Amino acid sequence: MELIDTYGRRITYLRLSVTDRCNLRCRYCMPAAGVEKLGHGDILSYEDLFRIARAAVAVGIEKIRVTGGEPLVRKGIVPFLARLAKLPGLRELVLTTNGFLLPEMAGELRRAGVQRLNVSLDSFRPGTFRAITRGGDVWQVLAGIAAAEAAGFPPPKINMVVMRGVNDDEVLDFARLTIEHPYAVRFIESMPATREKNWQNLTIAGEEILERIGTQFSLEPVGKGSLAGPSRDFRLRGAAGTIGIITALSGHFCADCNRIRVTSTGMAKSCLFSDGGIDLKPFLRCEGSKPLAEALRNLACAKPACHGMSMERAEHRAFAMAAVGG
Ligand SMILES: Nc1nc2c(ncn2[C@@H]2O[C@H](COP(=O)(O)OP(=O)(O)OP(=O)(O)O)[C@@H](O)[C@H]2O)c(=O)[nH]1
Ligand SMILES: C[S@@+](CC[C@H](N)C(=O)[O-])C[C@H]1O[C@@H](n2cnc3c(N)ncnc32)[C@H](O)[C@@H]1O
Ligand code: SF4
Ligand code: SF4
Repeated sequence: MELIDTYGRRITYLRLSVTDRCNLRCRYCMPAAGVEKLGHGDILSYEDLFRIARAAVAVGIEKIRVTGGEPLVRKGIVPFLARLAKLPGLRELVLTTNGFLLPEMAGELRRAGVQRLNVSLDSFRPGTFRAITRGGDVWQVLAGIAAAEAAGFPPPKINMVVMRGVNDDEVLDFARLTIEHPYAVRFIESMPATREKNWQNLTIAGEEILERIGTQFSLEPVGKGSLAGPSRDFRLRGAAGTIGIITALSGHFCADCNRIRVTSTGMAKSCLFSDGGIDLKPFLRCEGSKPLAEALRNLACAKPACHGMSMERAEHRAFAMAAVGG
């Protein structure tokens, strides 16, 4: 079955957040004190999350990205992923993680059927990494990437949120990494998720990042698959891997948007920046899967054309990145 919205976009991709908790506190994502604790009754059970995934696949979703908070901190995540991996009709099961628990979990994630990992890594410098994540150890993430490769995962996508004056002097080092390693390094425009003062001064437009890399290397555009996310990808000439920019604020990839989101509390969102959404809990209490599938179809069809954010307008709507799952 195909899921086409009112703007003719084919919706194939579900971002499913399984928790809003995290073992890090990245300054661009969460307040220092972490997120407010939700009660156990607020977080959907794995059974309910599975029912949502199954209904989504039944209406046309082909790719599920499990995210969070940090998805690997939720107990029981591996058997849940193994169950998702066996969903008939699902073509891709992938996961976004901060990499912290990969040294111990990479093997079981691979065996569960996760096909690919996106790993967040904002700095190679231990001090800068610690400051951005409020306490994280960069060596643990690097060990996690190595463990993922040893477990047989394809080379990871590496997400770097670029912040002026914080880690932007490492952009060329991250780009250079792709010469030898077949990684897909993606430079992400920092979005105003927390109420950080002067967030505009931190955000660097994707085009500026490309220009900086372009002064040192020649870049060739790389095409992308039908189930791909919003990254615009390039290859440094002769490099093993690729670089990409995710221009969440300055760019306009909304015209090609193929995704919907469901939070760990069961709020379905048609856009990352949607204020509201549909609460799926009442549909989960209905008998049979039809009402749930219908709710997801209606949500996808009513996707907005694009978001109302831009650097120029400097509009600042704080939104809970960790709850929505990025
Ligand atoms: N504005 C916007 N940002 C997005 C969207 N999807 C992902 N992002 C951002 O892109 C960054 C990387 O997200 P990932 O979880 O690695 O997923 P992805 O890049 O969509 O994934 P794939 O292309 O499927 O590998 C995060 O900062 C997300 O918040 C989107 O639909 N809109
Ligand atoms: C919310 S995290 C969840 C998954 C996992 N904990 C991780 O960090 O990869 C998903 C992605 O959103 C990105 N992200 C979070 N807050 C952001 C922000 N304010 N601007 C841009 N990207 C952000 C993270 O860097 C990460 O790549
Ligand atoms: S970006 Fe990921 S690792 Fe960092 S605080 Fe948010 S959820 Fe946690
Ligand atoms: S901002 Fe909204 S419409 Fe645009 S790409 Fe992201 S989720 Fe899709």
